[in-house]
Amino acid sequence: MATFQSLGISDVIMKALDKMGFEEATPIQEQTIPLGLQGKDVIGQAQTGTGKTAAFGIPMLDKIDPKQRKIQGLIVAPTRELAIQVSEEIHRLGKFKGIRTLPIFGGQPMDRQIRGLKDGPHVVVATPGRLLDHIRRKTIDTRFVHTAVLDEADEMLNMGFIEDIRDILKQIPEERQTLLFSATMPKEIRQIAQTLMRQPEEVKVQAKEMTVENIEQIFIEAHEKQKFDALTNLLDIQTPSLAIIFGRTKKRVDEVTEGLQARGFKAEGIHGDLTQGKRMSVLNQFKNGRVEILVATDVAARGLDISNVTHVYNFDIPQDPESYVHRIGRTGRAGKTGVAVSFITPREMPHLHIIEKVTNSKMNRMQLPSYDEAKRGQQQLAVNKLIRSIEKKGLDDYRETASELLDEYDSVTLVAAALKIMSKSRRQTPVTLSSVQPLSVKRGGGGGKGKGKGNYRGKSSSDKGRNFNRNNSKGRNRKFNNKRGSNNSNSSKS
Ligand SMILES: Nc1ncnc2c1ncn2[C@@H]1O[C@H](COP(=O)(O)OP(=O)(O)OP(=O)(O)O)[C@@H](O)[C@H]1O
Ligand SMILES: [Mg+2]
Repeated sequence: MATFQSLGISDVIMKALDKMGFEEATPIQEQTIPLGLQGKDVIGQAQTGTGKTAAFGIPMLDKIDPKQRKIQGLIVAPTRELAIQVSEEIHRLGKFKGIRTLPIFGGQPMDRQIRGLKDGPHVVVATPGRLLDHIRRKTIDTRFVHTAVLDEADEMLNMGFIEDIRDILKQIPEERQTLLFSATMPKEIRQIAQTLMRQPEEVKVQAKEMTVENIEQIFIEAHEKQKFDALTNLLDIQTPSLAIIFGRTKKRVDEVTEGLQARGFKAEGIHGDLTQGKRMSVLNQFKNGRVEILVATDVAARGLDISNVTHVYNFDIPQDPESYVHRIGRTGRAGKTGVAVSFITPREMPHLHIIEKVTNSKMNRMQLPSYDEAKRGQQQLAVNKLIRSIEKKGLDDYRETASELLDEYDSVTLVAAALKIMSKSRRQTPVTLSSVQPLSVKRGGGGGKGKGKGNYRGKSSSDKGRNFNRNNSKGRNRKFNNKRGSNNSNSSKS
């Protein structure tokens, strides 16, 4: 890996990198930052969690003149949460240069945003719908933008967003530099991308697999009706410290969340029917660990960087291989390890093979976890606690009572009782979810590479955040490999 110093990055940004604890550039940073600094258009593809934000952020910040209080950098991202997160990372990177960054997204009062815009930010990080609103109202001035970025570029150029993106880019001076980044970049999207750019340099960080190596990938074959019990059993066995569970629809997310809560898990749901305030508070609670399990639609699939997410569960198999890559990429970030488990019904097994083929990775089969194993898992937790307590010492105050007890009871009975008290015995409260259709595979389809025609996704003009993840009665029509048009009835349109 290269040092940042060797890439020609200016001192003020080096200082920020130092402060952020970035010691060496990741491969995508090493390969794209120099091109970006030369002013070239770049399409950058690299695995999830490998620092693409800084890869486009650094060259953009380098060109910004802090004295000129105009918007000079514009970043477009698919969800509100991602816009906020990217804006924060850009802020950290540009801090010592005095760069002001403003996130702009739907679900926030317009007047507050207009005030923020009047304050003269150098960089705006926006979701497409709200950005267009501001452009139409002339509350955002794009005349001085010299760098435009599409984060999650393949998503932004997908059916639901592409027209908005074209409209946005038309407003930005043609001599701009355009940077497109994502962990996935299907060929036909890449072709569309090129029409929006000037002789782009294409950088694809070569990796054997599209997914990150340090994520252990597992699948469990289960009938629809077995899935929920299997999930809670598995949670008791694996005892993740922070987990994200993906469900296919908003309704599904609500039901799974309620079911988990009924069984005593600290779970909260996130999807587009929630108010912006609720979305933010759920995400913050998850980040600080007060909520241990985040149940989400694909609104949380892309880009979100929450450190220490140890497990990702695909309660429902994702619509296409790309979304699989993004979903499981919420764990195993920045070199950490992670576990990803996908529940697959027998009829959906062909999808598993398509995912494996497109991502060039392999999932290992795990047997359906039983309630007995779950109970053992919980006991093991209690055992670990006990051992930790022995290692920590400080037991002297308890010794006298302990030996009195040992006069009366045998040691096995005593330890068994202690373990029983310490084990969270999970009530198997019955939970029944509404029935759902399995994903269907289009016959003769070619491994997720088919060019999608159908668009179940709708136009993305709404910024109310109500449209994403429509709980869609057309679900059964969505073709797994009809990817380009169909994959994202679940994502945010804000
Ligand atoms: N050179 C570096 N050294 C150490 N940490 C880094 C470096 N670059 C980025 N990071 C950190 O790694 C994490 C992942 O970065 P980032 O969110 O940019 O990944 P990404 O490639 O955009 O992933 P995704 O495809 O999921 O959007 C962040 O917490 C970021 O601060
Ligand atoms: Mg990213």
